[in-house]
Formats: sequence, C-alpha cells, structure tokens
Amino acid sequence: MLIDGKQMHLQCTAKEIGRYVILPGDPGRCAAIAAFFDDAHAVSSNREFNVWTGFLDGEKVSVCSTGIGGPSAAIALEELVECGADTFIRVGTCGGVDASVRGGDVVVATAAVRQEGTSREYLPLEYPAAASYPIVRALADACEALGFRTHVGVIQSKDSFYGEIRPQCMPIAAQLQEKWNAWTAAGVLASEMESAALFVAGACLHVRCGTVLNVLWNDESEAPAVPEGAAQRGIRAAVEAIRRLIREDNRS
Ligand SMILES: O=P(O)(O)O[C@H]1O[C@H](CO)[C@@H](O)[C@H]1O
Ligand SMILES: O=c1cc[nH]c(=O)[nH]1
Repeated sequence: MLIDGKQMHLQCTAKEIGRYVILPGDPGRCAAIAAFFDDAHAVSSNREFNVWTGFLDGEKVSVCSTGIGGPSAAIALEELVECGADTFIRVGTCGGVDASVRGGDVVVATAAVRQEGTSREYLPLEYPAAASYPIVRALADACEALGFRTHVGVIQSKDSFYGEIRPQCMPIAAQLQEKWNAWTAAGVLASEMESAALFVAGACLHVRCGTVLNVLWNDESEAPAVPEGAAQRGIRAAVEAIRRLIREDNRS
C-alpha cells in the first residue's frame, strides 16, 4: 500500500526492487547477502525491514528482511509483490526436529506445517502451505552443487519460539507436546517461524516462494548454540538458486 509514493512498511518504490528477492528474518543479515550482488546499495530501513538491491548475472535482485514471525513476513511479501517481485527465497535459521537433522546441516522446505496464525487469515487450514516446485528444485540442486549436508522435506512453522524451546513451561504444555510428537512421527525436518505464512500468502498472490534453512541444533539431542556465520550456507544456496532460476527463466 503506497503512502506518499512509497510502500507503507518497506519504504521503497517499485523501481527499487528486483524480480527476485531473498528474504532473511534478521535485518542484520541483509548487508552480508547483498555482498554477493553486483553494485549493491541500501534502499531503505524501517522497523524490521531492511532492503538492499543489486544485480546477479545482470538481473536486478533484492534482499528484504522480514523480522520474526508470519505477520511481518506477510507484510514484506505483499509490499514486494506490489513492487513487481515474483520470486522469493526465504533464508533462515531453524532447529532440527527429525533425529537425522543436526547443527550445520541445511534444510530445503517442500512444505510447512501451518502451526501459526497468519496463513489462516489468507486460506482455510485445508489448503497446504507448499513451496513452489521450481524453487525447491533450484535450492536442492544448489545445495548439492555446493556440497552441503542437505535434507529436503516438510518443516514446521509456529508462532511461539519459546513454545518450541520450553513447551513444558507453557500452560498448554500437553497440547504442544502432543503436536510435536505428531510432527516427529511424520518425519518433520525442522522448526522455524515464517515459511507457512509466506507459502500460503504467496499462493494467494500467485508468486513463487521457497525456503532454505541453516540448522542451528537438533531440538532433541543438541544443546542450543548459534555458531559464528550460522546463516552462511543458506545464503550461498539462495544466491546460487537464484542464478539457476534466472538462467531457467531467461530460457523459457
Ligand atoms: O533466522 P531467522 O530467519 O530469523 O529464522 C528463525 O529465527 C527466528 C527465531 O530465533 C525466527 O525468525 C525463526 O524463523
Ligand atoms: O529451534 C529453533 C532455532 C531457530 N529458530 C527457530 O524458530 N527454532
């Protein structure tokens, strides 16, 4: 929504945004992502939204932080789509849920469990929060080419970080635990907070969305720790995936 010629929250205009956008949660990660672009410049910084634009292989690309959680991620997506962007890759951190997913691994989401509120204000729960196939394929191929230990599959998106980390402290501990047990039984790979909202809002807006996550720890078996450069692998995978998508899009 334009106010005085700029998007209300992102404080940018359409000509400042590329077709391809990388979406980290953390505003502090934007400069490090923009460092992979040619001729990158800062566009705007407002609330949790930090926007940079540059070029990859001659194509205009942007990075925009979403903050934590579905509500602000959906706002970023809506305003970026209004600016003409149509291809989005979320780069985030997560906790490993399945026993096979360990700190230092990378997860590419095919879909997300909708244990959050934002997507419910777009579509009923029967509708799946699915990533866009061309992005899943580009991310999985990029991770393989980069030699990362990668898992591809379903993740969980939730609203309460501490409901995941210390569910036993919540008054609804039994409900949280029951759901968590269901996700582990179903082989859910990892837990984060924004992808379900992005995938469902993206479907409503007819744009392509995908997610690549850096695993910080396994929720069941590893102690919490945030290693230096924890987001690096996912950033490299997202940049390589966008290069692949640009090539594919230019061919078709
Ligand atoms: O590293 P980011 O992208 O912020 O992602 C994860 O980290 C935050 C919680 O610490 C949530 O936003 C979660 O989705
Ligand atoms: O366990 C984790 C780690 C990072 N982000 C999350 O949402 N959960």
